[in-house]
Amino acid sequence: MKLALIAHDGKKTAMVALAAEFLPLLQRCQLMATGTTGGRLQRELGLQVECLLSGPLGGDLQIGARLAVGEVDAVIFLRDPMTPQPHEPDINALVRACDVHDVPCATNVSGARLMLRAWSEPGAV
Ligand SMILES: O=C(CO)COP(=O)(O)O
Repeated sequence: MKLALIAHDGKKTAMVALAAEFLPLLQRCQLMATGTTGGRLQRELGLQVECLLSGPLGGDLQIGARLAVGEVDAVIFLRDPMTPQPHEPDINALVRACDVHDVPCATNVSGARLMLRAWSEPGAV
């Protein structure tokens, strides 16, 4: 399972907590993340994560490009709906790419939990 993990600053602690909750599953996945999110997951949970560029510097677009060629199976993107982002067009492009290519994309913790629980079933990943 190739999983992309992305969180805006206001959601990074929630992302780390979510990843801790599903640690055994995530340890079996091939993980990629935008730079700062990935750094926290590596440092705080010891996960192996391929860190791409930070979101505002093009990380969302890198994940979108990989997704478009079949290199991403699912995305967890914890967006902060209360804070304007300078790279809003990149964020929209990534979510659009998920819809274009029918790649599952959870944009909040509850949706992400449903996704990760389904993949925690024996034989799912
Ligand atoms: O801005 C982001 C996603 O749009 C996240 O990027 P970072 O993980 O580098 O903070």
